[in-house]
Amino acid sequence: MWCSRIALRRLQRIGVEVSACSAAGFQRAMSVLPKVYVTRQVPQDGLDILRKSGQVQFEMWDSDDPVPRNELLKKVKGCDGILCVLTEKIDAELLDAAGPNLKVISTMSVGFDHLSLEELKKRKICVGYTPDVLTDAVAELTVALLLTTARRLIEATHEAKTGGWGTWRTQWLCGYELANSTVGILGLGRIGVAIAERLKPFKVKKFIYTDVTPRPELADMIQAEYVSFDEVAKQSDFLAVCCALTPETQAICNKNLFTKMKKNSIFINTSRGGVVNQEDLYEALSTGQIAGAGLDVTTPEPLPTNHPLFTLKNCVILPHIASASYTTRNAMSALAANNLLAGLRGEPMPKELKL
Ligand SMILES: O=C(O)[C@H](O)CO
Repeated sequence: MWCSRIALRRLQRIGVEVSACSAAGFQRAMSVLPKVYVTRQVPQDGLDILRKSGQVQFEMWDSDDPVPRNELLKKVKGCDGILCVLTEKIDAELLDAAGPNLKVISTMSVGFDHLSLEELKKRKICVGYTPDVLTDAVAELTVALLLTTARRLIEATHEAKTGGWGTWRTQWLCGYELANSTVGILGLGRIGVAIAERLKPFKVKKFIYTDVTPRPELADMIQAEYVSFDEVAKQSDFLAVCCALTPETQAICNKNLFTKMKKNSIFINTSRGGVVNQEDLYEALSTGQIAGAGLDVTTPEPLPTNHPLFTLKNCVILPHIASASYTTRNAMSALAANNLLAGLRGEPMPKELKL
């Protein structure tokens, strides 16, 4: 349990009777502060904000590994707020375990597919999330993954290290270049725009995108043309998936998409593994329907090391690290803390998810 003298001063300011010298008084004072459970050891900036606020008493699962579900269900009991990460399923079972005091869920993620939005809405629980602060980091990683996959960098370093590098050869380890290419974006949002902005200097010829409806204000920023789902599949040399995982986008990248894609195309996914049918992707990669895939996200996570996708040279798999820069993770932690505190004060959150 983290307590603080700042909390004490704040209580005294708001008129709660406490004696600064008495431990019992301090304990009594703390017990009137909203109770928060933090489900993971989150980066320092967020913790500092919670501590210095003096606005909450919080307990944290002090580990970089997920809290076991049983422990989580016990710890949330009676909480007013929960600060979680994307590995915690926030569903009816958890909300029931927390009980009627729960007012705020603040997730340290832009993705919200781990939250049962309907349940949260029904119970009038506010939800905070962390868009924008991770856009640069995710876009950078997406570009890195795209180049790594298209120019076969993992295969190349392996060959260099293991004696496969016999001599310079004219066709050996050839890949695909961005110059004069068409880049497709599946689900145009802030991250898709940021990826396109970074790819433009590589002399991409054309950006196209598909979404439920055209998004002209975003598309204008990167001169992207709105096309149908089928056209984005047919025309793209590089297809970057940037949509949120929702019931509508579940497994949307399947046989239907891969069979329409060009044989020399590269598929990149830094959104959520659930948008891809992995059996169909394996089929497309192993039969040469598409040239390669770069995945930062899979189903499940971690992907078991004996998964067939790991056997393919033309599939680059990263362990969900798109937002993993020190700056971004701290910014996400700080925003999650500020969302939580604002929600508990009954004020608009800096980044509230509209339910
Ligand atoms: O949803 C998110 O925030 C990202 O997937 C984390 O990198």
